[in-house]
Amino acid sequence: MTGQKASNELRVAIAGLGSIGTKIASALDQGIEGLTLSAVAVRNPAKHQAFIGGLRRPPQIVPIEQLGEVADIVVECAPSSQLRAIVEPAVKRGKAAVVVSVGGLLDNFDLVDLARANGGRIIVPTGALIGLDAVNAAAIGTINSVKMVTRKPIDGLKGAPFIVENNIDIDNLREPLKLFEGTAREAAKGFPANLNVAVALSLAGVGPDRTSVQIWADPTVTRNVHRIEVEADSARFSMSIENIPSENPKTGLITALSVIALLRKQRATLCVGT
Ligand SMILES: NC(=O)C1=CN([C@@H]2O[C@H](COP(=O)(O)OP(=O)(O)OC[C@H]3O[C@@H](n4cnc5c(N)ncnc54)[C@H](O)[C@@H]3O)[C@@H](O)[C@H]2O)C=CC1
Ligand SMILES: O=C([O-])CC(=O)C(=O)O
Repeated sequence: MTGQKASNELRVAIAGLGSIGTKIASALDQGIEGLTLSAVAVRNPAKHQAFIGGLRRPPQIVPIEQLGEVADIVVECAPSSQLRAIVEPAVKRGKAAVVVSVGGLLDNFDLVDLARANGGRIIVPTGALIGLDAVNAAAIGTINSVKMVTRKPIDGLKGAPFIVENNIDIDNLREPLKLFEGTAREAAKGFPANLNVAVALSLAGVGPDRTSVQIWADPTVTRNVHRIEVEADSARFSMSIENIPSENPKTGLITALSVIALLRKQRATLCVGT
C-alpha cells in the first residue's frame, strides 16, 4: 500500500540510504505532517534490510529510476554520479526532486529545463551551509561579491580528485594548508563529495563562475567549517558554521537535518524563514 496515495499526503521517496538518507527516512517514519515515506532505492538491499524492516511502516524498495512513479517528492542522497538517473525520471513526470549532491547539478543543468518543461521542480536545501535565505534575498537586488572559505579536517578531504591528481600529501600536515582557490564550478569538479555547499551558495547568489572559494586542509579543526561573505547593495553579511561530521567524515550532521526541515515546510501550517 505504501506506493499508493493515501488521502492527500505527499509521498516521499529517498534515493540512497547512507549517512543522510537513513536520517531522513527515520524522520519521515517517525512522522512529518502531511508526508509519508513511500519508497527507497538502495544499491544493496540486503545491507539495508535490518534498517528498513525496523521502520514502523517499511517503504517499498524500487530501482532509482522508478522513484518518481511512486512519490511526489524524490530526495536524492546518493553519490553525485547517480544524480541524473534519480532526478531525470522524477522531473519528467512533473515531480519534485530534492537534490543534496548539488555539485553534480552543474554538469546536468539541462535537468532544470526538463523540470520546467514538465512542471517538475528541483529543490536544493541549505544543506551543510548557512544563510542561503539571506543570499536569496540579497540576489533580488544586486550582489557584488560572494566569497566562501572552507576548512575541513584531513579525513573530510581524503580522496578528493583535486588532491589525488595534484599528488598533494595531506596525511602528514601539521598546520593548515590552502589546497585550492577558484570558482565554485572549479571547486565542484576538484572536490565533488566535499564542496556541494559552494555550489548551493553559488546557485542562491551570483552563479558558479562568480562565487569565489578557498579550501583548506586543516589538521587543527575537528569540524567542517564554512565561512561565507556577501557584499550586496542591500546588505553586507558574513556567517560561519562549524559542522560536526557524521559517520561519513565528509558530511556534516546538519545536512540531513536541513533536508528534514525543508520537508517539514512542505505541508507545515507555520513556515519560518525563506
Ligand atoms: N548539499 C550539502 O550540503 C551536502 C551534500 N552532501 C552530498 O550528499 C550525498 C550523500 O551524502 P552521504 O549520505 O554522506 O553519503 P553516503 O556515502 O553516506 O551515502 C550514499 C549512499 O548512496 C548509496 N548508493 C550508491 N549508489 C547507489 C545507487 N545506484 N542506488 C541507490 N543508492 C546508491 C550508497 O550505497 C550509500 O548508502 C553525497 O553526494 C554528498 O557529497 C554531503 C554533505 C553536504
Ligand atoms: O558537510 C559539509 O560540511 C559540507 C560538505 O560535505 C559538502 O558540501 O559536500
